Amino acid sequence: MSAEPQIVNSVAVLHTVQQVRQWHSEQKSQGRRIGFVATMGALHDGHLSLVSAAAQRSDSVVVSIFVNPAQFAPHEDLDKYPRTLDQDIEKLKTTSVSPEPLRIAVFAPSVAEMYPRGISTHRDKQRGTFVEVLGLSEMLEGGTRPHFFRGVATVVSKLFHIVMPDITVFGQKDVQQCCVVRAMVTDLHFPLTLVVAPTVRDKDDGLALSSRNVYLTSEQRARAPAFYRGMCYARDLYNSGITDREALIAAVRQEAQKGGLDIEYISLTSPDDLSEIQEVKDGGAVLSGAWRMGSTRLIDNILLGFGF
Ligand SMILES: Nc1ncnc2c1ncn2[C@@H]1O[C@H](COP(=O)(O)OP(=O)(O)OP(=O)(O)O)[C@@H](O)[C@H]1O
Ligand SMILES: CC(C)(CO)[C@@H](O)C(=O)[O-]
Ligand code: BAL
Repeated sequence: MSAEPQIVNSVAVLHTVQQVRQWHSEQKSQGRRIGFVATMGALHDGHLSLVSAAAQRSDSVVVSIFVNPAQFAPHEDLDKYPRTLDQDIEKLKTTSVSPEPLRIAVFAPSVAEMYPRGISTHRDKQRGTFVEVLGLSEMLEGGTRPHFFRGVATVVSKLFHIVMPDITVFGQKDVQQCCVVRAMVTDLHFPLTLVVAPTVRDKDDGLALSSRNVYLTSEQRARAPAFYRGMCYARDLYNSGITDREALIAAVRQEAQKGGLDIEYISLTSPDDLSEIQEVKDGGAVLSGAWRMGSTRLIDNILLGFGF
């Protein structure tokens, strides 16, 4: 018989903006620094690594769990996106993410709490205040998901206003999202430090952990790591002195095709403005891509010659 998991962290579960404000002033009255991790739930070890990175830099950590309608198009998976709040809370209570037990507040608001005037996934029906980061949102992920970064920037700016963190941690797995949020923090003068944490991967085959991996059949799951394998070959080429776009992208494409992946894009971009580049120069590059497996769409990236 297996033992009950031990409670290691104290977790407060908050649902309203008012409750977060109250919690925030209690933490601040104790002189505590607040860390923040934004998620859509269905927590996995990638999310927990962000909580751990936040814990290293703060005294109390807010984890938001909110499946944000504004970043989904009407044809996307808003309705079927995994929602596992009870298990997520349990995971946060029982997983040791820092040397000391951690003080965590889960912020799990309703859609009405976050969007008091309502929110439609149809852009022409949307009313109210939205945030757009022009110049970084239209390409790559934004090419396929034109609504996406407007939805992300809008909800993340709401969350920053509500949580008022000192530091926040985002995952490199969503690298364009990191660039968009970084620009928004600068442009809107959010008084916080943004940290980008590395991608956590399956320890056996390197597939990036992602909440959407649960959609994969076992046959798809077995083929999915081919994209990362291709990126590792590209990294080997880069480390041996090859900096040419075509060669690096071809390495990824070849391996991904061997795995039978339906590639949507493979891209080599400048880390500064995400513009496509022909060669990796001193500033380094982001090698990224997206592929489909049935109705599931996955993304991944590696950094060449630079770090966040
Ligand atoms: N494997 C991972 N390693 C590190 N951070 C991750 C990983 N997966 C997601 N994150 C980060 O966790 C935060 C919340 O992401 P989200 O809840 O969308 O999870 P996800 O697994 O990326 O889900 P999805 O399948 O919807 O893309 C983001 O900052 C994201 O970059
Ligand atoms: C940052 C985020 C939680 C905003 O909804 C989402 O885009 C995600 O999970 O990466
Ligand atoms: N991690 C990105 C969230 C999304 O695809 O909606």
